[in-house]
Amino acid sequence: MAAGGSALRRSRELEEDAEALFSLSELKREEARRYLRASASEAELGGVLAPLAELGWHVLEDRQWPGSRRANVDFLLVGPGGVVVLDAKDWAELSVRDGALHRGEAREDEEVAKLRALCDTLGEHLAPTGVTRAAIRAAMVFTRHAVSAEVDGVAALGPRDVAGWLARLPLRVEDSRVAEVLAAVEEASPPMPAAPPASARVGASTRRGAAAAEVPVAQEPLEGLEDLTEALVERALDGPLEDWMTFLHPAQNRLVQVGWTGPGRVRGPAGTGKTVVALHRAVHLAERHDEPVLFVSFVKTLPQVFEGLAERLRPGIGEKIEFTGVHALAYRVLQDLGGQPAPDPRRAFAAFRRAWRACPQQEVLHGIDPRPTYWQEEIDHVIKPRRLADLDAYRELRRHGRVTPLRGAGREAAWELYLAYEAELAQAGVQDFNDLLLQAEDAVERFPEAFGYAAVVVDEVQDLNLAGLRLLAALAEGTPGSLLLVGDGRQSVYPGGFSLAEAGLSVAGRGAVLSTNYRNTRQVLACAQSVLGDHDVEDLGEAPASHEVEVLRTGPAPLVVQGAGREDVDAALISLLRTSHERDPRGWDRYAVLTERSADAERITRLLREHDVPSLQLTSYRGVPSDKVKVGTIKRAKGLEFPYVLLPYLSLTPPERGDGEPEESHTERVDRWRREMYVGMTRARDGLWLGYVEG
Ligand SMILES: Nc1ncnc2c1ncn2[C@@H]1O[C@H](COP(=O)(O)OP(=O)(O)OP(=O)(O)O)[C@@H](O)[C@H]1O
Repeated sequence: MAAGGSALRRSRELEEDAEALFSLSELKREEARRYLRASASEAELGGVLAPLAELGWHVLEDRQWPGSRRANVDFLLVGPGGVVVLDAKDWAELSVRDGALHRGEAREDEEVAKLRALCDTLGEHLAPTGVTRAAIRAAMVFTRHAVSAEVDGVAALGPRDVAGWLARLPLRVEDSRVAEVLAAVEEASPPMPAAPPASARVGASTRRGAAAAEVPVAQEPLEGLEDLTEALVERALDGPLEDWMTFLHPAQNRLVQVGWTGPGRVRGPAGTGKTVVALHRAVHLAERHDEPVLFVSFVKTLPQVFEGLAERLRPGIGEKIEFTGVHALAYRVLQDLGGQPAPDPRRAFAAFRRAWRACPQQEVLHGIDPRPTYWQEEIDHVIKPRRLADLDAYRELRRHGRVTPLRGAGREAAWELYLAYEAELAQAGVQDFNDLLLQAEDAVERFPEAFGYAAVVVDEVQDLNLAGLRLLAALAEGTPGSLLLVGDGRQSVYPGGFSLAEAGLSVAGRGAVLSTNYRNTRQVLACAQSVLGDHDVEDLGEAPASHEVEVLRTGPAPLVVQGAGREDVDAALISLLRTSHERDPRGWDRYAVLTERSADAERITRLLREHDVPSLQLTSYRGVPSDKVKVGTIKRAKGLEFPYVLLPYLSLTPPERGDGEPEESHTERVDRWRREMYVGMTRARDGLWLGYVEG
């Protein structure tokens, strides 16, 4: 090879190196420019944020990403709307299309996910202090754009929109607790090591961290806040702030974000915040998944009440959570697949009566328990929901929750009755509620792809029967960790029971028991517990959870009246309502009158009408405040609570043993009665009135 050729080659190599170096330095310079632009935009944003002190916000600038020393968070804000993570973005191009952020043609989903992950990490760090994930919000602020949108739970804002957005956030932290939250945030996310700490309550009297550099207080009025008054008025109309929306017990908070790989279970006595955990978790999951979350309870009217609460917890989330009762869900599942379900409990009951009358072995059953209702319960709660294949399967069955022993001939007779009932139903072309649940489960198993739920949260699980739980388990199948069961065996008020294993479920290692009662006063709870006694009940096949609770509140002792007849109790009830209302006219809606039987609830409604006391049936109650006394059965009041509960027409002793009723059936019935009383009494937050009828 010639020497000239090698020099030329060398010169080209040098030229290439120089070019490479040049482009490298250009890249470096561009990076530096970008960095400068970004920090300039952060500084600008800092200027925009500074006057927020007037709205009660504290601004922490340039903080460490919790748990990391290198990654930073541009701004953390703590104020009436909770904790807010702000990320400044200096993008030249920006558009919001198809529910996603775009920078030019590129979707920037990852940027959104990163910010949400940051909120999750912050949430985990704050969990032990009690601050809930729902109280943490995130926004990207695009310093070069005017935008106001929400993308996957993250706000996309222009600098001028920030203050209005913050002012519109629902109230999450009372003034008196802001300092506590701020301290927790400061600890979870300290200042970046290189930058001087810039933490302070801006321009406020209670300054924190005297040594910290403060974001300068701008004196000019807030820009872009023409609608601020409107925003503040909107917030004032939001309804009162409730503690549980922002602060949870660490034991509750852990459960909101916990990453279980299979079905999980939350238990605990009345008033320990189980539903609150279920709601927080449903909201948390709904924000993270495209598919909806299913929130199911047994009592028909609860879904609307819970939907209202979830909306208050996270405005707009109702669209992503389907709140429903289990039967309404089954109905919808079948309808979605073109079915025309038509369960008819009245005609199903008539079918049972025909089967009972014609049952050749009625005498055997009569000898065990003469009440037809006992045998109808056996079919509805024990036999039918289990899809037992034949008599042999029934013979081998452990009848959870049933105390009266049922041996060979008894089982045979009950099975015959069941077959006769099914034949009567078929002949009359009638379906009962179990048919509805069983058919819905079949439908979900045949067409699982038609029902994509991110998670299934079940409240008051102890009241479902096996068919109901199996349907819900089928809907959650295929998404590990998506089924959450919430309930309390001591509040089960329906006959029969089942074990989780029968539904093919195991919650081993994925359970929690809550033990702080936030609802009742010590006096109310003591009264409720005295009725329950040390009676214990197997809880979905598991040993009962501990009764031990810490009670936070105290109040007056329950008021007890005793009348010779119902009229006396009526008179005392009206007198109490009238005098209490005159003394404290805060509103009729503080009172609920709960009865064991619906006929008694009707009697109370008539009584209140006669005495001009406004009332509302619990069957129509949707959680919307109205100045009326609520009236309904204890079963209808499950899951609800009221400041003052009146329980009229109580008997001084438990229900008596019926004619021919075996002792075991009686025990089972009395235990159920005790649990129902416990449920009724524990609906009272502050006060309880008990109206006994002698004899
Ligand atoms: N961390 C909390 N801080 C303050 N209040 C709370 C908290 N958790 C729950 N509460 C309040 O306690 C009451 C009971 O909560 P919740 O209804 O969730 O209990 P529960 O265990 O589901 O009750 P039950 O089983 O009796 O229906 C509610 O008023 C709720 O707002």
